[in-house]
Amino acid sequence: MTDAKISIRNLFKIFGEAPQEALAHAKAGMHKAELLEAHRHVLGLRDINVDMQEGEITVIMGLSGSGKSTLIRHLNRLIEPTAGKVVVNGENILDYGDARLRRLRRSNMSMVFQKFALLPHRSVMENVATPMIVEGAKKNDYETEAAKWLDRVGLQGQGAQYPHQLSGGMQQRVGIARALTSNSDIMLMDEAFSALDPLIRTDMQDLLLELQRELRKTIVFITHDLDEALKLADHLVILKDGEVVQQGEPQHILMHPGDPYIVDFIADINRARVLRARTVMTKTTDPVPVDSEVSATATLEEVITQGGGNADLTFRVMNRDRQVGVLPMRDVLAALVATQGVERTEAPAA
Ligand SMILES: Nc1ncnc2c1ncn2[C@@H]1O[C@H](COP(=O)(O)OP(=O)(O)OP(=O)(O)O)[C@@H](O)[C@H]1O
Repeated sequence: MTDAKISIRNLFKIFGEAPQEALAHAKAGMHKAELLEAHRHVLGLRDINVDMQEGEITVIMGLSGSGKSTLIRHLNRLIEPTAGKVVVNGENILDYGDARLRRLRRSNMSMVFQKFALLPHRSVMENVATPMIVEGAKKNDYETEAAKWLDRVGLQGQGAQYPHQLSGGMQQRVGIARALTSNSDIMLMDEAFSALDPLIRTDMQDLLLELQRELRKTIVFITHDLDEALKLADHLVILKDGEVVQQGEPQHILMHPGDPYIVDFIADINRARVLRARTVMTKTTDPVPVDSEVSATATLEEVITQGGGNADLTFRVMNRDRQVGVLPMRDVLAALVATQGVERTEAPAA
């Protein structure tokens, strides 16, 4: 057993009339298309093993139908697995009875939904306070707490409004404030920003990262958007047809895609904006002659800008006041071209 906050172990979910029979085929190695074709069962998830660490954002990413919603719904048992375990805080939640499960959903986990799921006839303040109202808190207490979180998500003074009076971005701020009022240490976010306009979406991602620096929640975030995943994830899990194709630190996945599917998936991203100096540098604390210094967290775009177009420079890479590596510009340039390590699914045009 690991000491992860959430551990998913050998999780299978099969939809259909006789899932246990189909399970035997999936365990024997059958994949989604074959299982549907030969046995008329839908493989939702196949042998998922993921550890989600306390205080980190784990992003589950995949295309439509890859199993993201099915996976997140297992974490609070809105869906029962066909086989496997979901361990939260060291306990297998599949062993829970109704009362303990209710407590898990109310106290340990909060959810933020794509469609906000606000109560239309309640004020913004009451919506934010809902988790405390359900617990029987006194008006004074829940209003103080709700006002605190409304301030924190940038909605100070909006408590008396009703949801329909707010823009989509503001409504989702209410959704986040409500999740924070529950004081749960796990937040499940299912495509939480997918319904928002691009600029508002970026603002919400920034807000989430800012809150997270302070609150260190364990966040499980579902998205089908690679840029969003790369921006938010400490740990990135990529699903395809109900299976984990690759998981790890996003920067590592970008540098070492483990599967042709991932190579194709990441082919079009702007590597200069996403890759960071610490990922591409050569680790060393030895003093070496360099031309300039960059921060370990600088993006390659920032490094190139700082170098003013000079391809012969070498940088000292700094974490606070300490040297952690060196970075020659030629390594920066090499990293801008996607890794060739894995065969592509299609041969490039001649
Ligand atoms: N209740 C159900 N009955 C039968 N099949 C289901 C059921 N729920 C999900 N599935 C199937 O399981 C697979 C995974 O679906 P899921 O909704 O988890 O994907 P997703 O990655 O969340 O997709 P989207 O981004 O479109 O929401 C799909 O093939 C879907 O058709």
